[in-house]
Amino acid sequence: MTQSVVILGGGTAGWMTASYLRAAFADRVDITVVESRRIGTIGVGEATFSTVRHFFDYLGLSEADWMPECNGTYKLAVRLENWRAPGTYFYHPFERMRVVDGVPLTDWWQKVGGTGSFDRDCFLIPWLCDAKASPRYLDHRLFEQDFDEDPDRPLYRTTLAEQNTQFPYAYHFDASLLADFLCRYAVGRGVHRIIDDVVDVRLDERGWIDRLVTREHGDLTADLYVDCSGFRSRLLGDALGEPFVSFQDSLPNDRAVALRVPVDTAVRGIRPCTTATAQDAGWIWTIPLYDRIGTGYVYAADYCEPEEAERVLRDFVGPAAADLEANHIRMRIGRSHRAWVNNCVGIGLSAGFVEPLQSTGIFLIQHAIEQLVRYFPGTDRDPVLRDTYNLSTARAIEGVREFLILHYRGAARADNDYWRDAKKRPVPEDMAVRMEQWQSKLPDNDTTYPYYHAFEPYSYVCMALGLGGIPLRHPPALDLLDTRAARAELTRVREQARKLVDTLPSQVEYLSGLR
Ligand SMILES: Cc1cc2nc3c(=O)[nH]c(=O)nc-3n(C[C@H](O)[C@H](O)[C@H](O)COP(=O)(O)OP(=O)(O)OC[C@H]3O[C@@H](n4cnc5c(N)ncnc54)[C@H](O)[C@@H]3O)c2cc1C
Ligand SMILES: N[C@H](Cc1c[nH]c2cc(Cl)ccc12)C(=O)O
Repeated sequence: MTQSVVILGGGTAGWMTASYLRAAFADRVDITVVESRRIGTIGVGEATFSTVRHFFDYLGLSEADWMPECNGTYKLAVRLENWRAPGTYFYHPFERMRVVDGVPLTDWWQKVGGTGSFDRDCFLIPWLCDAKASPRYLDHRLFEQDFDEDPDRPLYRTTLAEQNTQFPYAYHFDASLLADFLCRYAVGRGVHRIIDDVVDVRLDERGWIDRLVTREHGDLTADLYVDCSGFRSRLLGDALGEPFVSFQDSLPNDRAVALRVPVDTAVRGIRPCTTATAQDAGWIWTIPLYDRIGTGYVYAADYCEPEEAERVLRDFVGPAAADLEANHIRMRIGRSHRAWVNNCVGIGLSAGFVEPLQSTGIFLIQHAIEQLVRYFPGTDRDPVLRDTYNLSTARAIEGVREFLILHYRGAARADNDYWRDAKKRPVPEDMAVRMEQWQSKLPDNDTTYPYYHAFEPYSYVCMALGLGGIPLRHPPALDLLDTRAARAELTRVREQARKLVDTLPSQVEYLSGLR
């Protein structure tokens, strides 16, 4: 059996991998993390999926264990501003679609209309986000949801594949603080930590990694090497030469500039969502942490220079940006042809990355780690385990890629070359077929990317209705069906939402009580 693992990299990917493998295999696998003091981590990556709960539960960590130490806040949705037109916004919530007489409520909404805001008419979470409400009451009860089982039940050692209900929130956290927290968790459970630079990688005659040469700690050998070295891809891409499949043709945003903005939470409040505000050459993220805002402009270098991007971001933030140091980032958009080659598995930025719209980076890390445990190599190095791992992880990022392409192809904005060009970029052949299908009926299980990539049809429906750039018709069947039950459900949503807004505490009030 594989008895030893060396992980190169101490960023989010490295310490998520180390802590999860330790929780999975205990001391039956020896784990070492080697990380450079000289090479920094990417320093961003602060919003997640709701399913990250599976990760924390697997480690036996409750919110109270890690949120206060990582500046954590709740994320109920992504709020997309100015994608349809300046001054407009809509939400992509962690909330499954209600179904009436076998038809999703959003399809009914297309037929019977509503107030004009599909998200507030069909979902509860947009109301909570607008009100900056907490998803929990002060006695810690979760707000009422039509769950088919107790939403707060511990998930124990379940995985993404076992997501039965749609938990209504995810998290925002300080990426550096989380990596530090997980480092303490892992080292405290026997993971070895070496602070040093890997200065060379030696391969054997088969082209497998024989050892990592460090500057001050000699050579490191293991049965399996996990490359968490970030965009450098020091092992998988650099040493093993695995080809990189670029997504640049369909996702042109390849730069970012970020600021960490201190805020007075008591004055500003904490909107429980990530905001993505469309700009002339990309979009700006706003991630509200407990005592600061994480914000950054994700843009395409072909349409905007770094200096202009920084100016736009500073203007967007306002006077609070004065004297703050900007972090300029080059992003490598795409994926390694294979994430697992010989005795090396890439996880995190080293294996692939799509721009951070919809916060998919940490989900892809979590998925990769779960699959690594599922397909962990034995001494016989069965290539089927490796090949199945590679197929699953490639499909996950390809599905995320499609979902992100939809944001640009589907945005009604066409007020400059960047947004007009976005409509002309190539899309995967199967996706073109699906986009045609969506015009006749909103996305459903039969017309969305068919392999696991975390996003469900309701996410695609929110984009199709919210972005405004795809011509949409309701299916003719709805002209023949009785609409009364659907109209009653639309009224019920609004009544429930108003009651929640009136009774839930603010997120600031609830989180302050946890400290
Ligand atoms: C602008 C931007 C915004 C993002 N926003 C989000 C978000 O909101 N949500 C989300 O889920 N994801 C987001 N991501 C992705 C997220 O940041 C990454 O998935 C996550 O931080 C993982 O990074 P990493 O650990 O792979 O790499 P890094 O953080 O870059 O860590 C690399 C590590 O490798 C070490 N290293 C490298 N080379 C060597 C060497 N030779 N010797 C020793 N050590 C070495 C470094 O010291 C470092 O510890 C974002 C990414 C970007 C670029
Ligand atoms: N697996 C889903 C993915 C998902 C569902 N709704 C959203 C909303 C946002 Cl902002 C990101 C991801 C998802 C989950 O995590 O629940």
